[in-house]
Amino acid sequence: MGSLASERKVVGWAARDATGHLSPYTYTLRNTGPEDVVVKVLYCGICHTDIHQAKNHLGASKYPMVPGHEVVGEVVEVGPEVTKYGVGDVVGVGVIVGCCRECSPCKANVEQYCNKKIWSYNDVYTDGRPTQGGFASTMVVDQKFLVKIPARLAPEQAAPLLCAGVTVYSPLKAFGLTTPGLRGGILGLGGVGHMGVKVAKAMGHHVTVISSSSKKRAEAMDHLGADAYLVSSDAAAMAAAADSLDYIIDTVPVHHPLEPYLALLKLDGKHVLLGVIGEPLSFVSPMVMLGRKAITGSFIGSIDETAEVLQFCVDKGLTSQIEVVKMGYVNEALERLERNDVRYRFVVDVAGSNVEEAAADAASN
Ligand SMILES: NC(=O)C1=CN([C@@H]2O[C@H](COP(=O)(O)OP(=O)(O)OC[C@H]3O[C@@H](n4cnc5c(N)ncnc54)[C@H](OP(=O)(O)O)[C@@H]3O)[C@@H](O)[C@H]2O)C=CC1
Ligand SMILES: O=C/C=C/c1ccc(O)c(O)c1
Ligand SMILES: [Zn+2]
Ligand SMILES: [Zn+2]
Repeated sequence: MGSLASERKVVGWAARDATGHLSPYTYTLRNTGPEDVVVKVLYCGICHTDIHQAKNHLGASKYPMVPGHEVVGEVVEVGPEVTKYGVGDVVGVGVIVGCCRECSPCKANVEQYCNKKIWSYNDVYTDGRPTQGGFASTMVVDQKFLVKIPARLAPEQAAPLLCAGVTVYSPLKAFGLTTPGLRGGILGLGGVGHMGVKVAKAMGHHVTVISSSSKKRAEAMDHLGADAYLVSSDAAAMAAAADSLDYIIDTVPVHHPLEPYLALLKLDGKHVLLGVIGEPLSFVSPMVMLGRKAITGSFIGSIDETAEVLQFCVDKGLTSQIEVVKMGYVNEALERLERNDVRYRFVVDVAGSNVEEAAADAASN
């Protein structure tokens, strides 16, 4: 255990405005407290939420903003009251880094639903400083919001599990959808969706990918292990699949009609919205009444569920399918993600990108 330096300057890659373009940014980390852990970032996945936030899709973005919430790092220093982690441990940080600890969701260990949760970036910490995410050399995180990365998971492979992985695992558990033999649909085969296929298959489900094109068909069936593949614009195939699914995990990040998908659900089927869409979605009420169908949503997963999904992946031999890139490629990666050109998650090799040097170079040019 060491005493923590009170203030330290670090370099991250920040968006400055709603273009969402990231560039090196030097800032001061928040003061560290007794239960804080200083984490040297190794890898950070790029989630579509990073685009929503960097480009102000929800209208609440604050700049400069260092995105990144699928963070795997190494503990380099711990506060005097840190009991769970030691220097050298490999840990994960996800979407939230604070909560009130007193409300009903906090007491039930589903702190992601705390109304006073603190987001890992684009938020304000208890000391009044902006929170900044994982596209940075270092983060300071309260031990409660860290998870240990199992030794059997490669750190770059683990990164997408901290958001994409737990985001599909949590609703399957919460809505009682873990029974083998269930028939599930994964709508949108991206970062979250591909983990949906893998996790649902590992639970013993029959999995149908529902995609906007046929481009990912061969890979979904041959590599991800999907059992069926539907192209949403193929009216005949969609009609043939009516009333066949127990649930749909909907990961589409843009406005889309719900009715074609509600039609695929069986009696009591559940449509779980995961995509972040800032415009109203609509459907006519008989689409849910005639079949007692439910439209619901889910937000990431708890710290406990994050630890659980990491162990689930170890036990089932699951890995994420990733493309590892350097920080200097991050803007191209964001553009490619937005135009649906990645199979299936970019992960930035932050420690291998010399972000401190890049900032010094940028300053001297
Ligand atoms: N609820 C939560 O807690 C979480 C929510 N999210 C949200 O979930 C959504 C998906 O995230 P993520 O998986 O990272 O995103 P990706 O971009 O990786 O995947 C989205 C998929 O949706 C499909 N799609 C359909 N229309 C479009 C379009 N116009 N542009 C892009 N993709 C389209 C594509 O699949 P196909 O080619 O098969 O059609 C695409 O691969 C985002 O809105 C994100 O913010 C993310 C994590 C947690
Ligand atoms: O990627 C994780 C975050 C998801 C998210 C869900 C809902 C919402 O309003 C957000 O701003 C982000
Ligand atoms: Zn995310
Ligand atoms: Zn709370």
